[in-house]
Amino acid sequence: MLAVQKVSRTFDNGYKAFKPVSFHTEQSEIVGILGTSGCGKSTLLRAIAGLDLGFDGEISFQEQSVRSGTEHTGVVFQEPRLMPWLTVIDNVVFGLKGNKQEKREKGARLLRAVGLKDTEKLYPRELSGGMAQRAAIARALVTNPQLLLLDEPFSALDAFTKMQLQELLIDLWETNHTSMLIVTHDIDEALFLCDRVLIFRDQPGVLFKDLKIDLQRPRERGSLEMAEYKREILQSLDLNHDVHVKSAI
Ligand SMILES: Nc1ncnc2c1ncn2[C@@H]1O[C@H](COP(=O)(O)OP(=O)(O)OP(=O)(O)O)[C@@H](O)[C@H]1O
Repeated sequence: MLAVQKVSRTFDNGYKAFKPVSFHTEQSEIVGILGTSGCGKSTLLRAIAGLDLGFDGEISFQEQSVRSGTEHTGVVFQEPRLMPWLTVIDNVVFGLKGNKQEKREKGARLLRAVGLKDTEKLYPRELSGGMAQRAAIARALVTNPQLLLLDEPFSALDAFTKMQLQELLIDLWETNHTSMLIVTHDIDEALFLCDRVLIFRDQPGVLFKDLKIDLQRPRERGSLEMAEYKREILQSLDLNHDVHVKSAI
C-alpha cells in the first residue's frame, strides 16, 4: 500500500535528517515509527504526508507518488491546530466539498464517532486538550482517508487522556480498518497500538529494526508479553543501560 523506497532528506544547510530508508506497509496495518529525539521521525512523516517534497528517493501510496497528490491521506499533528474562529463542526468539515447539509451530517457523525456528541457549536477555546485532539482526529477522517498519519498525536496530553485516545484510535480502526502510520517516542503507546514498529535510532537516523508485534487485540497494558517486547525495543534503542542504572539506585 505505502511504499517508501530509498528515501532520505538533506536540508538546505547540508544536514541529513536520516539515511536512505525503505519499507512497505500493508492495507489496514497500524505501523509505528518509534525512535529517540532527533532521528528524523517527523521529517519522514512530513515527506509521506506530502508536506515536504524535498526528499530523495520515492514514496508512493497505491502506486501513486506523493509528489502527484495525497488526497488519500489524513494527518493529525501533536497540537490540534483547530481554527479558533470556527466552531468545532466547521473545523471538522473545513476543506470538505459538497452540499452544506451533507457536510454537517458527516461532521456530526464523525464527532459522535470520536466521542464529541453535542460539541458541534462550541469553539476550540471551550474544549479541553483531549477534546480538541478528538476534534482533530475527526477532521483528519472527514475525507475518508485510506491512510491516517499521526505525528506524536497524544504526547501533549495527560496519561489518562492519552490512554483514552489510544483506545479511541483502536475503536475507529475496528470500525473502518483505516491504515495508520504513527510517529511516537512512547514505547507503551507503540505496543498498545501497532501491528509493527519501525525502530529508528542515531543521528542521522537509520531504520534499525522492523519489529512485528504479535499480540491479540484488545491488548492488555502492562502484560508480560508487552514487557518482553519493551525489553527488546529498549535493547534496540540501546537504552537498557539507563534502565539498569535506574533499577540499581
Ligand atoms: N528545516 C530543517 N532544517 C535543518 N535541520 C532540520 C530541519 N528540520 C529538522 N531538522 C533537523 O533534522 C533532525 C530530525 O528532526 P525531526 O524533527 O524529524 O526529528 P524527530 O525524530 O521527529 O525528533 P523529535 O522526536 O524530537 O520530534 C533534527 O536534528 C532537526 O534539528
